[in-house]
Amino acid sequence: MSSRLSTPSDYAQLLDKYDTWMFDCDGVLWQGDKLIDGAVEVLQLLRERNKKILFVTNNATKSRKSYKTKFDHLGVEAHVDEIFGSAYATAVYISSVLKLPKEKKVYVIGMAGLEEELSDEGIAYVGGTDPIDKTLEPFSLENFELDTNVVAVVCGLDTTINYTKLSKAFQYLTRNPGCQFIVTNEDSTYPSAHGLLPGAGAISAPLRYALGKDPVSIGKPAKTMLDCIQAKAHYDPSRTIMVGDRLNTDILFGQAGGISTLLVLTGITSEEDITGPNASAIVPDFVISSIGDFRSTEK
Ligand SMILES: O=C(O)[C@H](O)[C@H](O)COP(=O)(O)O
Repeated sequence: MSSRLSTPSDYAQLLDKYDTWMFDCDGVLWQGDKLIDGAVEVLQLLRERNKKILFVTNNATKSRKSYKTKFDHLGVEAHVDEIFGSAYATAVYISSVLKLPKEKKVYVIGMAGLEEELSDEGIAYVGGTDPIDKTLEPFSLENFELDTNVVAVVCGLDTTINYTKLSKAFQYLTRNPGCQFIVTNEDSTYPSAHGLLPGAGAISAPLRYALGKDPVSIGKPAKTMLDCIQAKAHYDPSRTIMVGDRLNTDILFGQAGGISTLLVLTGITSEEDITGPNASAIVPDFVISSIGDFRSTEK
């Protein structure tokens, strides 16, 4: 059973209990480029109380550096080493777990942020934002030259997805022996400022269906993401809380990592999802309407 936070003393108790606060971004701090009311003040309140703040996002469209630009643009204090995106975690996974030989490459379905993180980890790639893949011309195998050095396909949220990208990824995954299928995350939807859009999971779904196999997924709720954070941020799980809006990523992620979980209702999950007749079996430790509610914390 979750504890519903609703009074200034509830908020004060939580602030006292946890030293490290991991924040999901989309649906918790903002919706698209629209800040959640009170988010800036509450983050400031946590910093004034010397809390460690980490931003943990499955959104692979931006690198850590480009997320820092977004934080700056929105007037939210954030430092690059506090930001952990699934693009970064995927690049670290490929460089430190797969350990690709220098001449090997990955084929990317994704955007500039994912390319930037791969480059920063020294990983060669083809595809991604390359204009040649952005064509709306029908894909033809007879004109396609397979790059035999491609040993993995990486798929993240790509708002310019098309049949050519899916077809090239499918060729690599079916014709290059041992080619790895990796997705940055599997979120079904993306909570934009004006409503839900298909998420990264919906971008890789056609490949899963065509291949008849599941990829390795790096982002929340996978432990890969948490291992990446622990290696850099060294937090104490017993005094850490994950604040998220999505039960099957953020809350499961916290539970898998042995950290406490706080669900907010400003993103994907609604009141109905946690109290209705078909309430989810995923039960967060705490629930609050919005992160902004912490503004009224008892002094
Ligand atoms: O489709 C996606 O990639 C996700 O909906 C989105 O980007 C999630 O971001 P987060 O809520 O983890 O910040």
